[in-house]
Amino acid sequence: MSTNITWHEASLNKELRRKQFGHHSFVLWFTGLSGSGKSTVANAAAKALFDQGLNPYVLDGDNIRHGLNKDLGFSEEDRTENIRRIGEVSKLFVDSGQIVITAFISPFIKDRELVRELLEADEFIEVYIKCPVDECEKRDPKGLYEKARKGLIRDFTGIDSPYEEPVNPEIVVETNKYSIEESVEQILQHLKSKGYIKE
Ligand SMILES: Nc1ncnc2c1ncn2[C@@H]1O[C@H](COP(=O)(O)OS(=O)(=O)O)[C@@H](OP(=O)(O)O)[C@H]1O
Ligand SMILES: Nc1ncnc2c1ncn2[C@@H]1O[C@H](COP(=O)(O)OP(=O)(O)O)[C@@H](O)[C@H]1O
Repeated sequence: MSTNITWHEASLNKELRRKQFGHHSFVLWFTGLSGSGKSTVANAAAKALFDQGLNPYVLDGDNIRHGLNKDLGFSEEDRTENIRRIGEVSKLFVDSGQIVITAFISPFIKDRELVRELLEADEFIEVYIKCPVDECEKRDPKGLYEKARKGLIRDFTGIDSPYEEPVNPEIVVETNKYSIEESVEQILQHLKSKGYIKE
């Protein structure tokens, strides 16, 4: 634990940055099973926002686990620490006036709620990337479900590790019913209806 530390208030704050950039800063927090489409929809949504002149950044579980969080595995404690760190990183992005899209399974309600509490009410947008586990398993883009079924991977979400569905997410994207383009459009419409980005 750090002691003898004092918070230094920045005069160049997020309100000034938001005014200059002309949009709100917030986190689109994607949660869902492996293979549900988090990375696919996150990257497509980021591209759509970029094409409108914005500068969104995607934080993706697989990628972050190559660097910042490479010391973490998939035990409940490690997943909790993974999400706590990403929550803090997301808060820095929001403070810097940016839009961040996170694509982590984030299987536990309490961990996602902890991130929600870190941020202001209008800064955390929970996006449930919803897809039945049997469809995710059919897609199996990385062959991980097959490995989990064979017992080659332990504690795999949806197989032998739990996934707790969001109770009241801001957005539910059903990737087994709608195309990638329709899912992105649904997210953009939500952001516009809230006035977070321009029409
Ligand atoms: N045991 C186990 N369970 C779930 N996922 C596993 C596991 N082992 C490796 N992988 C790969 O790691 C990606 C999930 O990492 P996350 O950081 O998003 O997970 S978590 O939020 O901490 O639960 C996940 O990526 P996605 O498929 O994009 O979700 C997998 O590629
Ligand atoms: N409507 C859809 N939305 C998102 N992904 C879809 C959809 N239909 C099929 N897919 C496919 O499902 C897979 C999802 O993989 P990925 O985006 O890596 O998921 P996750 O990041 O949740 O593990 C990709 O191969 C993608 O092309």
